[in-house]
Amino acid sequence: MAQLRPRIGVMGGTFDPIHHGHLVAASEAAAELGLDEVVFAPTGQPSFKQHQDVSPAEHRYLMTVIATASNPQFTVSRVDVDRAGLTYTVDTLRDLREARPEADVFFVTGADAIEQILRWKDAAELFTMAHFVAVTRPGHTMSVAGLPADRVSVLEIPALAISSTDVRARARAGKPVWYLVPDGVVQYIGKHGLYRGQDHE
Ligand SMILES: Nc1ncnc2c1ncn2[C@@H]1O[C@H](COP(=O)(O)OP(=O)(O)OP(=O)(O)O)[C@@H](O)[C@H]1O
Ligand SMILES: O=C(O)c1ccc[n+]([C@@H]2O[C@H](COP(=O)([O-])O)[C@@H](O)[C@H]2O)c1
Repeated sequence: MAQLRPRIGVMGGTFDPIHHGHLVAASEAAAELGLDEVVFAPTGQPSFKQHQDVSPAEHRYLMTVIATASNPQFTVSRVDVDRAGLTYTVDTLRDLREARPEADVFFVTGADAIEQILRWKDAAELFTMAHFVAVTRPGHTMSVAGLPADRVSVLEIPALAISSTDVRARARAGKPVWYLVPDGVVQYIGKHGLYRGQDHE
């Protein structure tokens, strides 16, 4: 009997910090597309966020591990954290496909990110490397015009109006971030004093 190819989701993000919007997006993509695993890939130096302060990659990586630890379908990859230089999705996908050549890859991205995808490095090649899953996000209009229809699926997910920007601003202002991010991430932010300083945005 022919062996089915594993279906792997990749959820790339700066995750500064990871929040429940990311986790719901990954969970819905896994359920709707029948994914066997979702690999979270925290960025090293995000190429589109060079103008802003981003927390050290190791903190973002560890918060992602904490947030995903209880879900047996979720894993976290260090490919982008460990690669020198700016993070580009073409490299993320190349590395993950090399590690899992037997898998079909689905890259999960929010409405705001998919809108910019034609400006990403080697954009045309990206669509040959993975199927893209564009998830809805409150405050952002979904537009996949101009993208290859057979390589992009739109997925409506429960609307969580949460952003990392808002979580950082709340933490900086001393407001609670409970229930916006997993409990372990709240504790991690407090333990390491993240987001107490300036956030240049
Ligand atoms: N609430 C959400 N609902 C759906 N998708 C989301 C949500 N938040 C983030 N995403 C998607 O998750 C991916 C990673 O997002 P990212 O780590 O940049 O979080 P963010 O909340 O957008 O951060 P920031 O506010 O710092 O820009 C992107 O594809 C983004 O569109
Ligand atoms: O490859 C690129 O040129 C590129 C440009 C901007 C963003 N991305 C990817 O999009 C994902 C979300 O990025 P961000 O900056 O919104 O956290 C993350 O996996 C990034 O590596 C990729």
